[in-house]
Amino acid sequence: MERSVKESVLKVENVSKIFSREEGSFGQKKLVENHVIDQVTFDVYENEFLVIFGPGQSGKTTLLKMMAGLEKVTDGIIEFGQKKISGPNPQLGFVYQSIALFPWLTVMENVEFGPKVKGEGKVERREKAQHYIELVGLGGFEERYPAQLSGGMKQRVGIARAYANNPKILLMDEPFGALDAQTRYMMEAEIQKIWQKEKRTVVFVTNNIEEALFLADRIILLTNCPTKIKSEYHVSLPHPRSYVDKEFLKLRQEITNNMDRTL
Ligand SMILES: Nc1ncnc2c1ncn2[C@@H]1O[C@H](COP(=O)(O)OP(=O)(O)OP(=O)(O)O)[C@@H](O)[C@H]1O
Repeated sequence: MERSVKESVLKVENVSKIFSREEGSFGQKKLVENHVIDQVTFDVYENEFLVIFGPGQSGKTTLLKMMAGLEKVTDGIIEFGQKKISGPNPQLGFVYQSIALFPWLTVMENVEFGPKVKGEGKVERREKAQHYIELVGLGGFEERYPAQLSGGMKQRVGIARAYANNPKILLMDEPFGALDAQTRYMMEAEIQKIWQKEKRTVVFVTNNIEEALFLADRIILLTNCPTKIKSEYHVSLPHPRSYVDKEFLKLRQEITNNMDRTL
């Protein structure tokens, strides 16, 4: 039988992060350090749905931002395509919790913004934007403005916009964290469907265990700060998953028991 070898697309090697700031008044200044990430090492594999899960304030966003080149590492190295990440890279698409859509642009214009900046022709970028607008279920809403959309719809536009930039990896920072519970469930199902239809490498940060288990191929569980990797879980439950499936609940319990508590 042929063995499938997983291809690593991004490497995090011995990465640490310390935030430092000066405190005190003139003459009595001292350096205060906050050691957030402590020698974390892992690979991200092509087309996997990797979830980074951990307690609140465990440095998940900081880790994701370093992977996107939006935050500098203090120590260690992050490599993408065998090159050290030293700044933002259009191949690494970042999706924020509060999607910052351009309020003066329509859904279509928001989604085609990236390709337009890259210099793609009008016909080509419109076709591409239309494809992703339909992929996220917003066909018919192309001419709406962000103010005319619900929270869930705005997130869909954000996802379509990230896809339209054609990144190699989508880095999602709690993209559904600001949504109400019902919309959040719907968006979790939706992002899975989108990912099944158009596979991309996704790194998804959450502090919601149900969300992590619903979505992930693999979960990296972080400890409290200074953060290390506590465990790694391969989740092979078939999709679409059920939050009340016996195996789902068993794994949920196992991970919860293994998780550090926050105050
Ligand atoms: N720019 C910054 N300057 C100083 N400290 C920071 C900065 N960004 C984050 N931190 C600190 O790093 C720690 C981890 O924050 P981070 O937002 O990465 O955690 P998180 O796990 O994503 O949190 P949450 O689950 O609550 O969203 C916190 O103590 C935070 O105060």
